[in-house]
Amino acid sequence: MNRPPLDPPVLLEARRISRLYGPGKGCEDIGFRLHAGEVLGIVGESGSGKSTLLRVLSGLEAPDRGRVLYHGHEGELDLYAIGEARRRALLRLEWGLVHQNPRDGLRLGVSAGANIGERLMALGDRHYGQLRAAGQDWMGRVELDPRRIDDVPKTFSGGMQQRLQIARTLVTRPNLVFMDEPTGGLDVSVQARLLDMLRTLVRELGLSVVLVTHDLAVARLLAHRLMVMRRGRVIEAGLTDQILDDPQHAYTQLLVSSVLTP
Ligand SMILES: Nc1ncnc2c1ncn2[C@@H]1O[C@H](COP(=O)(O)OP(=O)(O)OP(=O)(O)O)[C@@H](O)[C@H]1O
Repeated sequence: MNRPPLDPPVLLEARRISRLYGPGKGCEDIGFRLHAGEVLGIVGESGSGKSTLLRVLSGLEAPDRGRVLYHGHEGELDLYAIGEARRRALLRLEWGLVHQNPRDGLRLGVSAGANIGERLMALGDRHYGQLRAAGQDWMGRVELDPRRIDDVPKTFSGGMQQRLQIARTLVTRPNLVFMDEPTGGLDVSVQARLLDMLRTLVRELGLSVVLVTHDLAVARLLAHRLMVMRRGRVIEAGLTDQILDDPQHAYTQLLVSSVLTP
C-alpha cells in the first residue's frame, strides 16, 4: 500500500515502552509514532512480543516503563496516567479492537444485529429503527447476508463471525483500530476473501490501524509501515515495501524468505 498523502497528525505515540515477563520475553524499549490514516504492521515470529506490545498500546496492560500518548478528541492523553475508567471508555468510545478469535470480541448469545448495535448504543444511539438499519448496512458491507440479522453468531462459521466482529468494531467509526492477527485461525481461502474486504474497508474509511500479524502477506497487503520484532525488541522498521523487498537485518531476511514463518 502506498503511504497516505500529506503529513497527517500523530495519533498514537509510544515512548520507550517496556513490559517484560523475563529476559527477551515481552516487549522492550519500543518507540514509534502512528499518523492518522496510517496502518502500522507489527510482525515477527511467535513469542517475539507482538501481542504484549498490542496489549500495552491498547490500554489493556500497563508497561513497566515508558509512555503511550494518544492524541484524540480531548487532546493529548497519557494512557497510563489517566484512570482505568477513562482508559476503558476510550476503548469503548473512540477505539476499536479486533481480536484474533472472534469469540473474544462478540457476544455469541445475542443476535448479529444486537452485536453491531450495541457499540452504537454505548455512544448514545437509542433509536431502534436506526440501530437496525445500521446493523443491516454493516452486515452488507462485510459481505454477510443482512437477512441473518436476527441470527446469533453461534450459528455462523468462523469466517462469518470474524466479519461480524469487524462490523461491530467499525460501525462506530473508531478513531484508532487495533487488530491482532485478524485473519489468523481461518482457512486459506476464507482468509484471502477477508483480507480483501479488510483492505477495501481500511482504504474507504481511511482507518488508522495498529496491526499485529506473523503473516507477511497480510502485512504486505494492509500495512504502510512495518516494525519487525524479535525477542521483544524492534530490530528493523520502515516502509513495508522497503522492508519486505530489501530487508537489512539478517533475521528479517530469514523471515522474508519464509524460513521462520510458522
Ligand atoms: N502474561 C504473561 N505472563 C508471562 N509470560 C508472558 C505473558 N504474556 C506473554 N508472555 C511471554 O512473553 C513472550 C512474548 O509473548 P507474546 O504473546 O507477546 O508474543 P507474540 O509475538 O504475540 O506471539 P504469538 O504470535 O504466538 O501470539 C512469550 O515468551 C510469552 O510466553
